[in-house]
Amino acid sequence: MVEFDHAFRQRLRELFVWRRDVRRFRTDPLPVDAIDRLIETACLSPSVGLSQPWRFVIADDAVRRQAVIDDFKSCNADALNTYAGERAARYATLKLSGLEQAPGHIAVFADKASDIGHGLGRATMPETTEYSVVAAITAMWLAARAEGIGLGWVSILNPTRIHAILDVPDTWKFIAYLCVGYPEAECDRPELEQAKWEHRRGADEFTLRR
Ligand SMILES: Cc1cc2c(cc1C)N(C[C@H](O)[C@H](O)[C@H](O)COP(=O)(O)O)c1[nH]c(=O)[nH]c(=O)c1N2
Repeated sequence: MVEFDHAFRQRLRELFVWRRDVRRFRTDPLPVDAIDRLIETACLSPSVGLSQPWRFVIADDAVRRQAVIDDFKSCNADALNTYAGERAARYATLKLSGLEQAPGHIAVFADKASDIGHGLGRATMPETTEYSVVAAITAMWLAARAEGIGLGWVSILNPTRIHAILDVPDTWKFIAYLCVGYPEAECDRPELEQAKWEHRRGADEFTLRR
């Protein structure tokens, strides 16, 4: 039986504490096999009915990447317009993607039409397909950090546009666009906390007992 000792659990806890959403990347390339390795680890994640609905699109093409960057700029400008006053001023200072610097771009989709898993667990809750994909992204996030690689989730994008830019099947639902690369710096606090946008709250705020 595989056992994990106290020292391992402490290190694992540190991995959780030091995992960050990274927006500031160094531009030096990742090892050639890094992205494949992260995807391989992500595929060990739990999924409803063992459906493995995650679909990864490694975006290397410069034209497609630029189109994603342009979409981000447009969506981010729209997002800024939804705020007013001091909140808008603060939003304008935030760096909310590392798309232009990150050496790796991975779009992640959920295949809503796949037969894998034979529908188990999805009948009453079809959204468990998307939940499974998010579980895989979380695993990838932690696995990346364990090898010193940063990952940044970008959702300030138009899913329909991303679909067209990457030319993927209609049955795939866009879940996430991930920037991957070496972070400029490490930190144990979220960047949005450092920027005074929001602060991390403790578990007691989110836990009910019945
Ligand atoms: C579903 C989803 C979507 C997004 C994010 C996360 C998740 C889970 N996050 C990252 C988010 O801001 C970050 O996780 C929190 O601020 C907490 O920081 P740490 O991840 O702990 O560093 C994020 N960050 C960002 O700069 N631009 C974005 O578009 C998004 N979108």
